[in-house]
Amino acid sequence: MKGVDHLAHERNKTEFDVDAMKIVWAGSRHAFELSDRMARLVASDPAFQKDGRIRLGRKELFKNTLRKAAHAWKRILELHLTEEEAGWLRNFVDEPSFTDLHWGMFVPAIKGQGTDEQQQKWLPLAYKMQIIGSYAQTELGHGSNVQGLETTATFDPETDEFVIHSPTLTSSKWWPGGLGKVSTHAIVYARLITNGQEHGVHGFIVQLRSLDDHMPIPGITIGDIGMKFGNGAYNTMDNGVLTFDHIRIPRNQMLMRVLQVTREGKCVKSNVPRQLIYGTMVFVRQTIVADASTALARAVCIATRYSAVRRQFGSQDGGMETQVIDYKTQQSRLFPLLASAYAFRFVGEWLKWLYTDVTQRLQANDFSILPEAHACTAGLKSLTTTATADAIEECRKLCGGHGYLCASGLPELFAVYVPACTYEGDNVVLLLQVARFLMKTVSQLGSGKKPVGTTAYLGRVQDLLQCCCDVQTAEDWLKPSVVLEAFEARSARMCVARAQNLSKFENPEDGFAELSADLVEASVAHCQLIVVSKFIDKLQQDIPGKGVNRQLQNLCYIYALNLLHKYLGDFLSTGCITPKQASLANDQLRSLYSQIRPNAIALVDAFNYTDHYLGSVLGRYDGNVYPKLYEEAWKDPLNDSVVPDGYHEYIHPMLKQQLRNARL
Ligand SMILES: CCCCCCCC/C=C\CCCC(=O)SCCNC(=O)CCNC(=O)[C@H](O)C(C)(C)COP(=O)(O)OP(=O)(O)OC[C@H]1O[C@@H](n2cnc3c(N)ncnc32)[C@H](O)[C@@H]1OP(=O)(O)O
Ligand SMILES: Cc1cc2nc3c(=O)[nH]c(=O)nc-3n(C[C@H](O)[C@H](O)[C@H](O)COP(=O)(O)OP(=O)(O)OC[C@H]3O[C@@H](n4cnc5c(N)ncnc54)[C@H](O)[C@@H]3O)c2cc1C
Repeated sequence: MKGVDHLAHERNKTEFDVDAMKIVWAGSRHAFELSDRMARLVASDPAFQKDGRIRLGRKELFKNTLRKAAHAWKRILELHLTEEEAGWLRNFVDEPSFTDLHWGMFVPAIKGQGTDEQQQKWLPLAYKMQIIGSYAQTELGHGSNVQGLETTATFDPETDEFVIHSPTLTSSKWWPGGLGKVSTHAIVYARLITNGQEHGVHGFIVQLRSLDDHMPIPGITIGDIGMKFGNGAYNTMDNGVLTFDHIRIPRNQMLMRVLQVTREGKCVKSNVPRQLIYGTMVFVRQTIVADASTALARAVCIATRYSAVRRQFGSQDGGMETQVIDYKTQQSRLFPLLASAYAFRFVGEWLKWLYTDVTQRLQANDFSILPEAHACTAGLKSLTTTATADAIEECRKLCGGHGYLCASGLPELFAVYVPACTYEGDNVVLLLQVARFLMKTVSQLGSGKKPVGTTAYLGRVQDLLQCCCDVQTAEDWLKPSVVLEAFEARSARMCVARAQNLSKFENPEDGFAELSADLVEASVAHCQLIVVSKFIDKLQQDIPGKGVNRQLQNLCYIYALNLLHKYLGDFLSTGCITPKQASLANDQLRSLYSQIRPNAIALVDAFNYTDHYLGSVLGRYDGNVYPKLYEEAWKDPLNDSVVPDGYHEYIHPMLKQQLRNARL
């Protein structure tokens, strides 16, 4: 039975159609209905409950994750769920596990880098989970520098096999998820050596454990790398260590879409570019951008609902105190995060479209768009994960002291989320890749090569270097063309300035290293422009539902104008806008916060998160925070007994000692 809705007065203020917004957030009616059904399925199944997870020791925690993964698989089979439904179900189970790497990286690596025969052999086994795979690229000594990996795969023409070997301690595979205790197979990245010659790093399918008794294959040493940051959190995952002592695999277990090794050990290049070996990373980076909006929306939902429940100060004549969400400082910290959640949602949607487009072009042997796809996935992965990790911490602070309690859900969300800034490419390393792409684009402008896609604006660089923002009133900041031009001009001017500085160096690589911190700033400006422009594109679509477009417009301008405020130094120093125009942007921002305020609760309701998925007493849908927080405290194991364990050993003697001393 539903109880009292403590947030009903907030919901009554809503000025738009929340159900229509739910569909916009989900991406389509189909996606909404499917995700809603899967969320409810998981929430109503006691086997998926999450209470007390953070209090479990590592072994219990891990076993519990195995149990949930097995139960999820059982339900997927029983209910004949499609691949899409199964993906949603796993998502709502909300616990990192080996299945993420199996479905998220092992399967895509075979699909992207395997030949047709390899796909025919390995994919059915993987789809039926008759084998469980992981993605073993990173080593103890090298992660970012993939070309620096040390594991070797030496072709033996006598037996038609590769010999996989870990020649040094630093060549031990280190970090791969699912590897430590579960995976039976892995895509292992190793330096290919044939006829005494090196041919760079390639992927190999290697069996790690027996399919009968799960023991490691002789010559393989394998285990978990140990506890990670936070309670619960990413400790449900068995990130692993793995070494090979001359392990032999058949030749046809090298993923050969990019390069084939013949029976004689000859290397034959296909027409596919070498960078496709990195293709799985491009795929996963794209999914990480979509996941960023999900995690950010979760934190924002908790902080927004709680900010409407929480009251401090301001009561007059014994009346109600002020809801903390009504403080302008709270709004200026919270609403840009709400806007970012929507912004990242839409840029994630666009990136998915771009990825699908690239995949189709690659199949038709059109590789022209690969550099753009790499730059966009790398840059947006970096931008959105950094912003989301920072935002979760900000949401914790927005919830005051109670945000620090595990019952708020925020500490675990933070701990589970922050590694996204590192895995799938360290965020700074990825921005440096974007910078290379931008500098290359700028350097080619002189030769008449017209930039396309997200760098098309650089083709108008002369205009952008001269343009003057024509904002005269705060309302002028609500014109898409004005906002877009300000962001384009800032990014173009930063890119050109960096390119000019680079040209002063005799050796471009020395210049790149010396100026790398400045270059990263240009990459951030470029990526922020992409997010702003994709949000503006979204507004041009025909979006049904009363008041929905209006709310999205407000969020879009909050996202853009808050960035303008935060990075004012860039905008002013590149001369895109004047201090007076910046001040008008700030006036507009305050006005937008006031317009969002009555809709804030409905805008987070539109995420359609169940209380199970949110896992937060502060973010409960009904806003019934205090009784539930009080109830939750008593569940702590310390409260199992009134007098704690250890009292007789440590507290009692101390008290007696003090009593004796006092008497002396
Ligand atoms: C639906 C399910 C979802 C599941 C999600 C599961 C999530 C589970 C959670 C965690 C999993 C985490 C898994 C991992 O972390 S796996 C390991 C990831 N590792 C990395 O990301 C390493 C980062 N390093 C690199 O990517 C590269 O080494 C590098 C930084 C790009 C440098 O490489 P290299 O030295 O070879 O390259 P250059 O700089 O010399 O560049 C050469 C040219 O190649 C282009 N390039 C580089 N990368 C790519 C790419 N990915 N795609 C296309 N092109 C690429 C580069 O731009 C250069 O081009 P140019 O034209 O300038 O020559
Ligand atoms: C939770 C988690 C799960 C993971 N799962 C997997 C997995 O399933 N499979 C897998 O193969 N790997 C996995 N990894 C490994 C992950 O991909 C790497 O840790 C990541 O790519 C970063 O590489 P690194 O650890 O070598 O960092 P480093 O490169 O050593 O970074 C250390 C510091 O050096 C800086 N730095 C490095 N190079 C440069 C440069 N050229 N210029 C400027 N600064 C630089 C970085 O910015 C960073 O500040 C996982 C990691 C984590 C944390």
